[in-house]
Amino acid sequence: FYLFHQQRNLHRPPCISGWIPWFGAGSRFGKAHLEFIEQARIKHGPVFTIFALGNRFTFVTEEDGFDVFFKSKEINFEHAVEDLPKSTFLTFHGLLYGTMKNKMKISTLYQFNEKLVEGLHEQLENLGTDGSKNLYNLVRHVLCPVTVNIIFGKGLYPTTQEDIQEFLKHFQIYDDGFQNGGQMPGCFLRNWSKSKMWLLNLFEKSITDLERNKVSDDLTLVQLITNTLRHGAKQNKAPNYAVLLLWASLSNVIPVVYWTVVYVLYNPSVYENIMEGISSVFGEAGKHKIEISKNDLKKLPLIKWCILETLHLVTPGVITRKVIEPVKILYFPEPELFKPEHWEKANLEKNAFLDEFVAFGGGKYPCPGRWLTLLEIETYVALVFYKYQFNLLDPFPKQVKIPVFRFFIYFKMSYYHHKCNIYNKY
Ligand code: HEM
Repeated sequence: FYLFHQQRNLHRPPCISGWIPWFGAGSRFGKAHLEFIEQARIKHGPVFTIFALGNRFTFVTEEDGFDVFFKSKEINFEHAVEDLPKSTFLTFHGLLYGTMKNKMKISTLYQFNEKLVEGLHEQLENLGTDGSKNLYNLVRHVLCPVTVNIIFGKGLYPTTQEDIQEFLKHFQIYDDGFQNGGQMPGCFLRNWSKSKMWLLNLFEKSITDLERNKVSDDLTLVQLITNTLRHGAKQNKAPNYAVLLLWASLSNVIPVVYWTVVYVLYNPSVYENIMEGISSVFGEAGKHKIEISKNDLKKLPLIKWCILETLHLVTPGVITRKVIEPVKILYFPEPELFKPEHWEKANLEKNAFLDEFVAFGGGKYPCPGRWLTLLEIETYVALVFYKYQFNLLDPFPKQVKIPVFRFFIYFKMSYYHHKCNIYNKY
């Protein structure tokens, strides 16, 4: 977690700064977040503040009581979001959050299911029947188009190889610089700003096209966002929200799917149990174009446990709150172990997670995409294991064992070269 605050306080934690005013520890922190945080923890203890880019970020790495983090009035989400002008954000956040929550709530997931399974089949077909593939690319090439199509509707994701590469390039740059990009002046991040503009233009054009060709009542999220903002005469902000939504969905889903597949494959007994479940629900091996329903997934709880366990281990997201008054925070038990059985205790039938689980945030504004994303990842895992066998060529990918702030950029660096043989089972 990190909390940020601008006020000075007599009981404040140790503060790491730099000699350049405003910039503070910005450049050292920006170059290697994780190492910097770990060094600071060794030197200053579990709670410390980093002053960077005009803000004071307080890292809380071992304290108890994170419930307070989500529920207390002393901490605020809306004030912590900086990418849009504060007045715009504060005016529209509640409305937009309600729109997204409603569109992706549990009882409406069926509307995504057919497109999801169809899209996954289509993309997996493109992989061919066998070969050596880089696991990260395998996940990315299948899930980018599927996620964009189900969230934004068909027509946005490019279709030619050249355009797809361009989309992926700009998204990668935007994603890599996201944390700094929101805070730093544009001149420090020329490439990042260029890629952000590219994505904004893509959405501007797509919103105009969608307006022109509105054919059904089943509005996509972007159409709903545009409508919500239009009532407040802020239509021009729709592309900005759409780019944030693109980031919120893709930047989390891809690393989580990657790590789920890795954890399962490197735990042979877990993999075997999953495969037994898959054969009992869908039959042996993968030659059919199977349908996957919510009920089928219910019969495969181990897949969901593995996803949630992966999420707790390698959560790529960042939970941001502004501290208004002092608070205490808490931590997950056995945080370093991959133990799907942790989830036996959770009442997942009733859609309740474990109390200590924070990967989707909490309090008033937990992730509105959490149910859709779980459906997507469960379906992906069931389908990919049904269709393919994996023969891993590399040892378990390296991870930094730092129990704080598992920053997503790190994982990308480590798994680019991680290869696996995949071959179709039939
Ligand atoms: C594994 C996948 C995902 C993870 C780990 C994740 C995690 C998170 C977290 C931690 C937050 C912050 C919550 C808080 O501050 O309390 C968040 C917010 C958000 N997420 Fe997700 N998310 C995922 C997938 C998605 C998807 C697929 C979508 C969209 C379809 C989405 C849309 C959003 C949005 C719009 C917000 C901001 C909510 C607000 O305005 O308050 N997320 N997510």
